[in-house]
Amino acid sequence: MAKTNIIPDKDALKRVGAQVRERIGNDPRAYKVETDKAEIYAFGDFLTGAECERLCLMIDLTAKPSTLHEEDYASGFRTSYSGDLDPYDPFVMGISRRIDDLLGMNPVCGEAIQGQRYLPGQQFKPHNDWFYTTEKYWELERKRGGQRCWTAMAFLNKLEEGGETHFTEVGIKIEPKPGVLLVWNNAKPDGTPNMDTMHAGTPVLKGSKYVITKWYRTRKWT
Ligand SMILES: O=C(O)CCC(=O)C(=O)O
Ligand SMILES: [Fe+2]
Repeated sequence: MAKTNIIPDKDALKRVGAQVRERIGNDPRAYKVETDKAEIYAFGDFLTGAECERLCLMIDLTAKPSTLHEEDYASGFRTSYSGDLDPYDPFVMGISRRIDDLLGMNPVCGEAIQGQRYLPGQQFKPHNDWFYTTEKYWELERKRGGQRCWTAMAFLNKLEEGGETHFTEVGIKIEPKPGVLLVWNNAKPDGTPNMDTMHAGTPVLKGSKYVITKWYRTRKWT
């Protein structure tokens, strides 16, 4: 019997991809990045200046050296400071719900919002947000909601130089502008992982960079 290549959560990724695409596609506030390699959208003024400031303060209180499944902080792969914002804080809950609503995502699939701060020289090297299902950590993540489908990330401040979000395969660098929310589908319309969503937080050269990220799973996140 022929061995088929099984992509975990493929059907769910396809379904959620279509669902969110339809919702955002009908949203006049969405700006679609012009490329046929990946589905990337930007929403200007998603957060107010006051909300951005408040989130930056919260990040300063929670951020610790960032960790990754595959690499530790010392590897230099992700040198920012980061931390989950309190998911029961009413202000954070409100922001979280607004992102769910914008995407039309089931709130139970959303991970806790993560805050992140980069100081000069800090960066997040090119990576994909979805999980490599051949890695050991997948055993755990598979049971914690499965594969990541959409990512939502908001810029919270203006920095003097550097710190763009660089989609290396698409060939676009997005300059941080406070209040802008970036949204992208980590999968292709057929539900397979989209390698072309590879992205980096380029090194901050001057100033500091604050962002929040919310990753969505295909199933209930636990
Ligand atoms: O800071 C950035 O521009 C990218 C952040 C990122 O890739 C992530 O949070 O997954
Ligand atoms: Fe990322």
